Amino acid sequence: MISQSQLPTLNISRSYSTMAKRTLDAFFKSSTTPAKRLKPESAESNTVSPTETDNTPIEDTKPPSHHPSYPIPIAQLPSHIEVGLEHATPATSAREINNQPHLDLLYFQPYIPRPTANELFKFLRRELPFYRVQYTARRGDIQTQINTPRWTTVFGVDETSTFVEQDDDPNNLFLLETKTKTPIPKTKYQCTPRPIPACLDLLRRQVEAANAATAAAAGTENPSYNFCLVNYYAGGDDSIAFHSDDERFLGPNPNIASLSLGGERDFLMKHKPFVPGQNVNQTAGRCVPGSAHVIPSPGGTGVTPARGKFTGGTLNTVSPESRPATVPLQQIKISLGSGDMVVMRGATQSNWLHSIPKRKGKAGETRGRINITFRRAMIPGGTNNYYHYNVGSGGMYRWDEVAREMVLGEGKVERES
Ligand SMILES: O=C(O)CCC(=O)C(=O)O
Ligand SMILES: [Fe+2]
Repeated sequence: MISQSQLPTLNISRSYSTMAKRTLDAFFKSSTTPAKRLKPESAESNTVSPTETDNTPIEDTKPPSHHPSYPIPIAQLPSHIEVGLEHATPATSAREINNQPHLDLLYFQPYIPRPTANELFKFLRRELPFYRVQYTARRGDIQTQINTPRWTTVFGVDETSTFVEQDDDPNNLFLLETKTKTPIPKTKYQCTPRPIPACLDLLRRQVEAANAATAAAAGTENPSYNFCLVNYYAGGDDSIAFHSDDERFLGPNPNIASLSLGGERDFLMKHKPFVPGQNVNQTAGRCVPGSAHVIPSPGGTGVTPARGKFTGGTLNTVSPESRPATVPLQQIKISLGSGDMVVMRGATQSNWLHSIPKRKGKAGETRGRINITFRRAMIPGGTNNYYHYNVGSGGMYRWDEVAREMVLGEGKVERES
């Protein structure tokens, strides 16, 4: 839902399309893998019903994704979620939101049908390893310890390296130099890159395809993502402060697809402010070291940096002449529900900041929310940055269905340096 008072010219309407390619019945009949009954789960709540009924989905028992870099094996998608993704996405066609300077969004409301999105939310919360990353940030002369105010995890590697399958075994993946197809030197990364597990890779391919249709229409290149970053916001205290994903390792005008699952949260966007001598109007997107990349949120999310250090530099391709004399600092608010997807394209990252603010009081008692962003990193620095800020060097946590919170996991604790 869009807050119309803040977005007077935004006119978003739903346009559903029926995309079923074959029926669920046909899918289950054609399944050759051993099957077991699943407990039925309510689509809208996080509770598991204790009873079984005859019309519960039949579940494939596909082997989990394994890799030496994973602290735990990562389950494959249950068939009922996979079918929902394969046959019902995009659930709606995308709306373009480009009615403000330098703003170029695609908005699927939703991209995944809500019941499937809710199942996917519960599956990913239960199956992925998560981290509560702490790191130190330097502000002037002062070193501060930052506690990332949300759970994070990351998979992928930049385009200079490629995971290559051996012996036709998807669990036998080796990391090779993309150009030479030779094994990467041990010193190439300060972290251990993790291949995108099958459950997220299906989503990645589908989101690429959904983008491709619009990219072709706009005459832009198809996005091809090599990173998948996951955030879990347990409640109203978990947040991400205003930032832009404009690191140079993503290249100019990065395409970032951002998918929401589970509880609804506000997604705020505001244009980067004018900073005399260094701002967007004069130097085409030059960030101000130490301030422009991380801007205190009026909503009180603090000044936690997003996905890593700002390293400075000219970041976008919008010519100064094309910018308006007065940049409107009007904020956009989109309430992202389960299954909704926003794709940020073109000059958006160079010129706009986005955040998920904290929620106070009653509004803070939200259902958990997962956010997945797909991105393309071009150089090893991107890989190091993403693992440093989203896996870090602390313990791994997993969702505990009984305690209904993240608990320190028993998997191998990754140490990255
Ligand atoms: O949770 C969201 O919707 C936004 C996440 C985000 O901006 C990020 O991970 O960079
Ligand atoms: Fe972001």
